Amino acid sequence: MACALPLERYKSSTSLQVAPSVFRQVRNSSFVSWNSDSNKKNQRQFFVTMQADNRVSRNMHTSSDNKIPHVLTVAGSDSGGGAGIQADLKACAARRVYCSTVITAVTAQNTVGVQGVNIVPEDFVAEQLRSVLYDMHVDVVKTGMLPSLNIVKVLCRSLREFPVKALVVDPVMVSTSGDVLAGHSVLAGFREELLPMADIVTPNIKEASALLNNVPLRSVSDMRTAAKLIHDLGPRNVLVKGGDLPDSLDAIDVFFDGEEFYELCSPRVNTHNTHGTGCTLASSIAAELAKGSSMFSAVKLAKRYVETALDYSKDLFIGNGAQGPFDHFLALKNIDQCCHRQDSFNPNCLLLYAVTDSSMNRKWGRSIADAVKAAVEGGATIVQLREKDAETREFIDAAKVCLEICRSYGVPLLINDRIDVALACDADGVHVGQSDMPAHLARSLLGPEKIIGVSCKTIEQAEQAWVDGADYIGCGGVYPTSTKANNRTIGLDGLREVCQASKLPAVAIGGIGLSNASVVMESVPNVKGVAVVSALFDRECVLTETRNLHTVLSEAMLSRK
Ligand SMILES: Cc1ncc(COP(=O)(O)OP(=O)(O)O)c(N)n1
Ligand SMILES: Cc1nc(C(=O)O)sc1CCOP(=O)(O)O
Ligand SMILES: [Mg+2]
Repeated sequence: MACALPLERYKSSTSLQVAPSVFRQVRNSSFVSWNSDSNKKNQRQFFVTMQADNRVSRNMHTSSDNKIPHVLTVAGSDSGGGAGIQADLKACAARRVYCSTVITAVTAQNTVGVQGVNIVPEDFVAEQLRSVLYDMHVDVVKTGMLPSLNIVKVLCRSLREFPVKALVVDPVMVSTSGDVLAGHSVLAGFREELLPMADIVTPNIKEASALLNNVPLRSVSDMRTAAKLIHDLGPRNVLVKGGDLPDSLDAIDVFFDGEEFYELCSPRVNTHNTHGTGCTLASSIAAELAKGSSMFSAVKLAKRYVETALDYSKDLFIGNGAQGPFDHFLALKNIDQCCHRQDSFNPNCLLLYAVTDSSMNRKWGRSIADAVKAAVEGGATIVQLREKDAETREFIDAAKVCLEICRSYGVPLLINDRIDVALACDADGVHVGQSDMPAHLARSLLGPEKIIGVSCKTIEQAEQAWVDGADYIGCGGVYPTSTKANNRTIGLDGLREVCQASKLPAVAIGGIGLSNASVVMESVPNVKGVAVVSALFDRECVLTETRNLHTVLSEAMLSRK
């Protein structure tokens, strides 16, 4: 007897009512009998009995209350992680759908080529299919490497038994490195059984040619003819991918839905990191279909995603072979900088917090970058770009330059107010006030690693900043200031009150400069530093002013110890 329900599901779900003893017994003997076809009837019988006796039904925990879009990929494993199952999992995660996996072959593979292939016995492919399809609600099945005719047949049988919303067939035959992944014997299975069930098939030039008895494909016109001929084999839609077409500046794919041809044209990305492109495209199409897109929209969205990932990853260097993998999550490229940046926020960097001001820079005829460079050279330990009247594009460009300067000094750079600008230039974080974007939203947009500061004048605001996931608070105005209009002054007493209650480190702000910085540091023992605008930037020499203030603050810190 067999049961596809894991014990954890029993434990966590109130809707499943199988007694633990029954369950354990079932689990212990499960899967053993699944390999043989003669036992299949018994399993089905058991499953039905279990439903009747225990009110466990497949639908109860699948279609109605499980709305998470789900793609099942039936493909081979790539040890190099660039293609196959690994690419499918990453693509689905990046496109935000759940992905289960049935592995048809295990390949020893890297960026140089395929060193070995171990085909999973078809019975065990069947068993994996059953395990997933019995238990889970799968929206879309996507196929990749199907290395034997029998595996194709096993898959088609399962798909007849468990119909899904859509079937995406990537007719993988040859790897990017030119190694054969599925022999000619599977072609008959594709033509006769799998393609007639497919909602879309996505061959590249070589695969399209193989499906059509090696007819040569040399032009977009040939691709259209091929798309039509493959469509005649039964799939509802065909996407012939023209990436390998010689002598073409653009990458042109031909989509045929049985009535109309569409040429999907995009600039060719100049990159060697293309390993896994086909698997990723097919999985992304499957993901979009699972989310409810129409076929043509799914293809266009998937293509755009792959192009973006290829473009983003063109400078990645993974492996020594000719075809490298790419980054599905668009997150690896700046990994060096991320690693060099301190992993978590270090409150000591609040000591001399330099906050820029566009009108002061204009008055003194300096660029933002010149102002920032002088401040970090003079000893600023953190910088905030507070460019209230900058145009967005100008702000992003300036922020990128400042970021390079700050990174070369190991100083974090934050952006005032503008979460979009911080995201666009990959700044180290943001500073937001009480009428800016709430810190919890900024946190969800920026992720766990970025620094978030919040302006607070009261104990309640400081508590909320902590709840919202901020890293520090800016507390003021300590003294009257003409830099920020209508700013309420809370004085040293207000600063002390908020800082003492705050669970987050605090920096003091408002009217602070050389003459009063040490008083602030001495009067409020747990303040971490001072944030300063005019005392640095409304002066002739930013470098000198910053140096002098740094000396005063360092001495104040020494006298604390
Ligand atoms: C360190 C630091 N503290 C407070 C502020 C003020 O932020 P906010 O209240 O949002 O006012 P604006 O600076 O946006 O005018 C700050 N910028 N930095
Ligand atoms: C930007 C800002 N925020 C304040 C607050 O109280 O939250 S005071 C302030 C202006 C600080 O400029 P200066 O150093 O020139 O006084
Ligand atoms: Mg603000």
